[in-house]
Amino acid sequence: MRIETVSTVEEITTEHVNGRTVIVIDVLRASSTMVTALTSGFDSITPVGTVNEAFALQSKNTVLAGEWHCEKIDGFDYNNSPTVIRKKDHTGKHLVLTTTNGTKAVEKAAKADMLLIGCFLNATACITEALVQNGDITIYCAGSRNEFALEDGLAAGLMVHLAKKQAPSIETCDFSKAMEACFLQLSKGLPDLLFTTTTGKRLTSHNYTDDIKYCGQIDILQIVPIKKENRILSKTNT
Ligand SMILES: O=C(O)[C@H](CS(=O)(=O)O)OP(=O)(O)O
Repeated sequence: MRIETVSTVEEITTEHVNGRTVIVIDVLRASSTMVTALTSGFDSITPVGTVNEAFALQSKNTVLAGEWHCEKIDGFDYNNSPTVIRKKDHTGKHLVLTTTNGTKAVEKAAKADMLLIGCFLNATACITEALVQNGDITIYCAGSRNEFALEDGLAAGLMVHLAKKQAPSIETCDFSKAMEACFLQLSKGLPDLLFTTTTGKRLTSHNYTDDIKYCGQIDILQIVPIKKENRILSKTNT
């Protein structure tokens, strides 16, 4: 078993995806929003690449959420905000989500054997589920606007660290080792550290400080979102 960590959407290749378990990480905020949405009663999430695709799926049972460059989209119910979405019980509803980076990352990993969604909030549950598959794992950081995002790398590093504890013989690529070292060095600064990253600063300028604090918490949720055809479901409901 081997873990590869990929730093951005641009870097992912078919070799990283085919025949592997892929964990998509977009800490600020798409993967944190997906994990939280399934904890808040949503039956499923449909990630889509464009606003028009989202509107095409609108119905009385759907809720539309998303952003473009952090801003809520006109006509949508919510921004891509986990702390706002979790204020309400959404039992029986389906979430349609489109975001600047995270939903594109999911799209590019569509051919994975198993595609999971991870972040700090569900780190242990997510890597544990990936290890159960007993095959190679790709930890896929979405990044932000074509660049590596430190918050994604730190969550990847945490998962690498947890994987090594659970499966000491697991091999890792050099970038995985670097991200683990980075996490071990910087983890004491969480969640406040997230305010200093590029995406953290951007979200702060749009007043999403509650989301930043929330997304920097480790293991407060046990849900593991998994992609089945074009929907994302909670692993416990599959
Ligand atoms: O608003 C978000 O949550 C971010 C915006 S940014 O482009 O990373 O600044 O989108 P996401 O797709 O969750 O990374």
